[in-house]
Amino acid sequence: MTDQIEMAELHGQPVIKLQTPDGAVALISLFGAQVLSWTPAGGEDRLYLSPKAVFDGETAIRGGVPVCFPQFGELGTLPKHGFARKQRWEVTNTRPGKDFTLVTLRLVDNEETRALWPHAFAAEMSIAIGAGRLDIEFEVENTGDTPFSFTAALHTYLKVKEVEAVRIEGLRGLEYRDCVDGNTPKLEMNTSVIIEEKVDRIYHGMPPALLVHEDHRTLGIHAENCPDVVIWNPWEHKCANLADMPADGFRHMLCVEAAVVRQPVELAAGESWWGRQSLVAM
Ligand SMILES: O=P(O)(O)OC[C@H]1O[C@H](O)[C@H](O)[C@@H](O)[C@@H]1O
Repeated sequence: MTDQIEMAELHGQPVIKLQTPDGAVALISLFGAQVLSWTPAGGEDRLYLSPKAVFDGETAIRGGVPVCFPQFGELGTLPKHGFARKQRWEVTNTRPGKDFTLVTLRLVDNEETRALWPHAFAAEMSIAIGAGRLDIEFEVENTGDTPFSFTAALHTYLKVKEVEAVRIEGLRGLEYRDCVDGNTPKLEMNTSVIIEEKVDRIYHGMPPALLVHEDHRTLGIHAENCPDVVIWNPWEHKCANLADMPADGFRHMLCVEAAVVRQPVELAAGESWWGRQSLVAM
């Protein structure tokens, strides 16, 4: 490990801390290969981590960037959002650069994953920070001799000052499935999407960039190979029913998730797939 990359603990769980020479910092939990915190150089943390998140090495951690794999949500027979967010990943590579710092974590099938999903795979999560950006690349390889398919998401919890003051730009013209309205297909007509009630939508055809505006700052979100984008805020009632969220937590978070959901990824033996989400502080 170096000055830019060190092992640490957060609430008793092992995390890896990345820093860049100009002062950007990220914390990544080995449990779930989950980015828990990302502070661009000279800025504030841009990821929401619930103050009531559970750190017991078994429960999914509420906040940061959980990975949903090999199933998004309840769109299949596996536990919700699959198992990758509840597995311990191994650090396989670290790279400190002049203006970036990178770590790669790896998860391969094991007895527990095979009991749920009978496939041989190797997954890699590469997380890099630069002065004002966070890049997360998720790669999956079929290491077995039969094909499999999966859905996935980088379930990013953005930290916002007040969710009702947020405007999301870039979704206009996209079809979406409205999960709070019986999965009805709809068309986004708004140039700026605002959040003032429970929202759970899967938009299809992720544009090259989304902008999340707040009064005092903007975040750019760029995804590659992730054709869907999920927007989620539980709002007051659902939030009150989430044991690992404070009652007003929904006001300070917004999930914008780079996803591959409508059309599952099909991988033949030996094939691999990757998807990436980049956040750029503006
Ligand atoms: O509570 P979790 O299992 O982490 O899921 C949290 C949320 O994830 C996604 O955004 C889904 O679209 C929501 O329907 C779900 O409630």
